[in-house]
Amino acid sequence: MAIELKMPALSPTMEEGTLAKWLVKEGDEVSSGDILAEIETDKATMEFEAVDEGVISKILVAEGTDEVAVGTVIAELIGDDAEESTSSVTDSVSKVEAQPAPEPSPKEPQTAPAIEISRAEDPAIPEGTAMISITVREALRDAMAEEMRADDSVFVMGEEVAEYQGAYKVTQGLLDEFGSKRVIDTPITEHGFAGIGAGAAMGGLKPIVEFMTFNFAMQAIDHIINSAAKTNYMSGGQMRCPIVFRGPNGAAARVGAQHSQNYGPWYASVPGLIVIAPYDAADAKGLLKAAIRCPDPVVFLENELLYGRSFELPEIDDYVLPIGKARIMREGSDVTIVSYSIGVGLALEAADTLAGEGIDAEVIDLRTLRPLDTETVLKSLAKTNRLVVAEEGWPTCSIASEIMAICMDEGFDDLDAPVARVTNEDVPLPYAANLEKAALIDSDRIIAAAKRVCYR
Ligand SMILES: Cc1ncc(C[n+]2csc(CCOP(=O)(O)OP(=O)(O)O)c2C)c(N)n1
Repeated sequence: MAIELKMPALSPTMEEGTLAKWLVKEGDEVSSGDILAEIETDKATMEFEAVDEGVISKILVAEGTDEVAVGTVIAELIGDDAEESTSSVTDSVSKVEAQPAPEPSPKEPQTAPAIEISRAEDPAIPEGTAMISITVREALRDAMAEEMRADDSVFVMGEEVAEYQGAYKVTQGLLDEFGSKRVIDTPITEHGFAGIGAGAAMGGLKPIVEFMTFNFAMQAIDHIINSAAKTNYMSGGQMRCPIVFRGPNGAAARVGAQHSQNYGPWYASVPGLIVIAPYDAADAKGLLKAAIRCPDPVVFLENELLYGRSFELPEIDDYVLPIGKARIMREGSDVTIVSYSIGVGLALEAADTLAGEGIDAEVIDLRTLRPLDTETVLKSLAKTNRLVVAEEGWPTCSIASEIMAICMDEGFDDLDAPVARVTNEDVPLPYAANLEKAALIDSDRIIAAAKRVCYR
């Protein structure tokens, strides 16, 4: 089986290097530990060692080539089991890697081969494009179906995703169209199927793992944090783990403390993960498609209360959005309200009421929680000089706290008032309806915070 040799990351900050010299040629037999090439970075020249034994079958990047991005396939080695030739798994790996070299994200700490984040703008919507009304549930299903049609290495698994078509009916129609090999009902074993997913992704497939809710993903946390998130880093860019973990997150209605938690801040604190939490149907579709194509693990946080809501979606073939880009939902000049997921609806509601009282609020939907688009937030702060973060989650160590820290660090001179956090109460969510209401954020609290930072 052909083994791809990739440009290694020879230091934590290395993003590209020069392939200075090949010390082997096509046809050479190599053993583990043999020096294959010399790689130069701006800091040093280092030796690139063979990990496997076999015969160098192809040299794909000539010596003397500059600016070879970490992760680029530079040669191929036929291992001991050469007679098996290239398996379909390897084919899928090449498909995944055959993308253009990543633009390193200026926002991510450069501690490993850079996660591929597009800093591109949203796709332009040509004039005259029809808008269709679609629920978030349908948008998510369409995103999966389109990606499954386009790439047969994409498959979905989880509890009740096939026969029952999803506990929240997000996988409707997928079993009929793609069959039981690609739409797989699992037992109630989050640890088991998240592990199978992570392994499949490392082997070149592109699993979508649905958690019935992210509350149950706690059973699978080891595979998400210790396996999926670390693969790219611990292999020095030699292996990736293109998996999507998706499902509802946050409070629903009257489902109690164990089923009502926002894990956004938990996952967003983990290097190696990409964390997306869309609000409307267009973002759900465009970002899920991007997540499925992403070569690194994505935690995709949906919201049960949004599944049935309808939004406008531009009728564009292959609607894919950039990961890592916040969206200005409403322009304003007096105060910025930053939110994500279900909080965006509350922030927009608050902005409408504030407008009636002469306060012009700008509303930003973060969309991606890691990496955070701090640029969009800071630009808005520089314009309004006042900022509120609204988050349906606990206050302690929240995304709101992170945004506050960023505003202090990088936007201090633009602040005319302390940043305000509007979050749930710092308690496990009560079950009683009156207490549940008292513990969750609402637009009234956002309005009060916006007035406070405007000294009104
Ligand atoms: C770790 C975990 N995963 C998923 C769920 C969601 N869940 C609640 S009940 C249920 C089905 C249980 O089926 P079974 O064990 O056959 O018991 P039954 O309700 O049929 O008696 C599922 C998947 C959960 N509560 N906990």
